[in-house]
Order: sequence, then C-alpha cells, then structure tokens
Amino acid sequence: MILTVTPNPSLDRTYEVPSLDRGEVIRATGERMDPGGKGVNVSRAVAAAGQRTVAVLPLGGAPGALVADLLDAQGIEVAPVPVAGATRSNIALAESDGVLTKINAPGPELSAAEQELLLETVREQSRDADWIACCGSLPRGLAPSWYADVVARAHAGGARIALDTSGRALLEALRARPDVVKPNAEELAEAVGRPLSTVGDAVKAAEELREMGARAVLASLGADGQLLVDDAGAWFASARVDVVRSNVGAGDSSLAGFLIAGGSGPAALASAVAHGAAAVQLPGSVMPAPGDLDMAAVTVTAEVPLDRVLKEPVS
Ligand SMILES: O=P(O)(O)OC[C@@]1(O)O[C@H](CO)[C@@H](O)[C@@H]1O
Repeated sequence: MILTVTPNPSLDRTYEVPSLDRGEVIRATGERMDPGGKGVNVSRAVAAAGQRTVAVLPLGGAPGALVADLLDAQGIEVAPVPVAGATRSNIALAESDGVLTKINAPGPELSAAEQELLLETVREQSRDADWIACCGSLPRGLAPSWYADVVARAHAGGARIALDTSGRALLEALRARPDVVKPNAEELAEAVGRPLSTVGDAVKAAEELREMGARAVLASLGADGQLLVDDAGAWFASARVDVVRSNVGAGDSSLAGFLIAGGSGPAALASAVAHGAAAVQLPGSVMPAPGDLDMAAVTVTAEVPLDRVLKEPVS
C-alpha cells in the first residue's frame, strides 16, 4: 500500500483564459476543479493505476468538504484529519498559448492539537504501508523539522519514505535519510545554493543531496527529462511529448509512477517519466490512467548526457 501525506492540501481551481491582462476583467473560457495538494495527486495517480493507496490530509471548512467529495467521487481512500481552519483554494490561470500562472494560498494554521492528531493519523495508517509519500509545502504551525520527524518514525515502523518538498523542510528532512527525494530543477538548485545550467550540474547537485542524507534522488528537469541518482549510479530518461496542456501535478504523477514500479532503479525511472509525460498532456491536474501511458516514447540511459545544456536552466 502507498500512503500519502499532504499536510497542506488544496482545492485546485483552473481557469482557461485567452491571455492574462493585468488590471482587466478576464472572462474564462473554461474552468475545472480538482482535489489537490501534491500527496493527494500521488494518491489519485496510484489509484488510477489500480494500486491501493490511502491519503492522509487535514480538511476544514467548505473547501475541505468539497475536496473530500471530489476524492470520494474518484474512489480515493482518505484518512481525514478534521481542522478548524478552511482548506486553501489554489488557482491556476491557463493561457491559450500554454503559459500557466499559479497562485498557491498559505492554507490554514494548524493548532497544537491538530498537529498531534495529524501525526497520530500518519502513525496509525503507516501500519500496512510499503511506501509513505510525504509531499508539498508545510502549513503554518508545522515546524520545518516536521517531515524529518515523519521520516524517522516511518523508518522505525519499517516503511520506506519518498519526500517531495522544498526549502528548509527538505534540508532538515535529509538528515533523517529519506529513501528517495524528488526535487525539480529549481528545488535542486535552491537546496545546493547554486545555479544549474547543464544535466551534469544537476547530477552534481543530486550527489550533494545524497551526501546530505538522501538515499536516492529523482530529479525532474522539466522538458529535458528526469534523472535518478542512487547507490548504483545515475540514469537519465526522457520522453517525447506532443502537446503540453498543463504541467500542474505532472511531478506528482511522476512520483506515483516511480513508486508504482517499485521505487528504485531504471525501470521505476522509466515509469516516472511515462507518467509525467502523460500528465502534461492532460488538462488541469488530471492524473493518467494506464491507457494514457506511452512507454515506447520513453528512453532511459546510464550514459547521462552531462554536457547537455538545460532547456530551462535555473539561475
Ligand atoms: O503549495 P505546495 O504544497 O507546494 O503545492 C500545492 C500544489 O501546487 O501542488 C500540486 C501540484 O503539484 C497542486 O495540486 C497544488 O495546488
């Protein structure tokens, strides 16, 4: 079973707009609502693949009730933690030329009792988990060391941990030795404190994260592909994508693909890339089903193209 933990979930609202004109009333040509937050998306993709998953998440207020209804309609098993504050609503503005602007709200502040209940729920649900995926930003109230604590507890209980977060929460959790961390290029650059302009720069940064405690690093390099660096070496994978519709949740879909395929080695990397490529071709944060995947479009190599200049360098 794959347990996901999303301490700061969201109601994701996507508006399709012709273009973003500041200071104007913009009439949307389309809208959609998805249950969101990175771990929630991982659960949605794992469930779409037919594997068992449980999503732990605090839920509060009317948006929280809506997130619960949307997850129920998708058949996702949820272990909710009721909280007094309202679950946040995150907005994505998708322009017709493919540019996407996202506004992520801070979310409610969790009281000491709610924090305790969240930890207790994670502990209870961890019993039959093979993997625990801890994903996304931390809401106000949770200390930056929160994920580090969850990693240590999960290891004590025998589960493996995948972590997708950034900034201080990531740096602090590295010390607890998560089994895999999944930064994107910006998060990787921020973690090592220097820019990334080539695939080789990303490999060096991933190796540094391993020295800081991560057992494996699955790094998404946007349109360039993905990188896996672990004890056995480094692999690079990419996939052909015809039309990008929305990259919201593509990283979450990748992480789900990686875990579904066992969570280590080149076959899991190929699955991660296939899931990410399928997700960007779907609207909003729709997660791919097995029929959406094109494994034949994925190439994986141990000959990492170190000198390749990134299409989206991080300065
Ligand atoms: O604010 P965070 O927790 O970093 O990210 C939240 C979020 O942007 O991540 C998901 C896409 O990865 C969305 O469903 C959600 O709105």
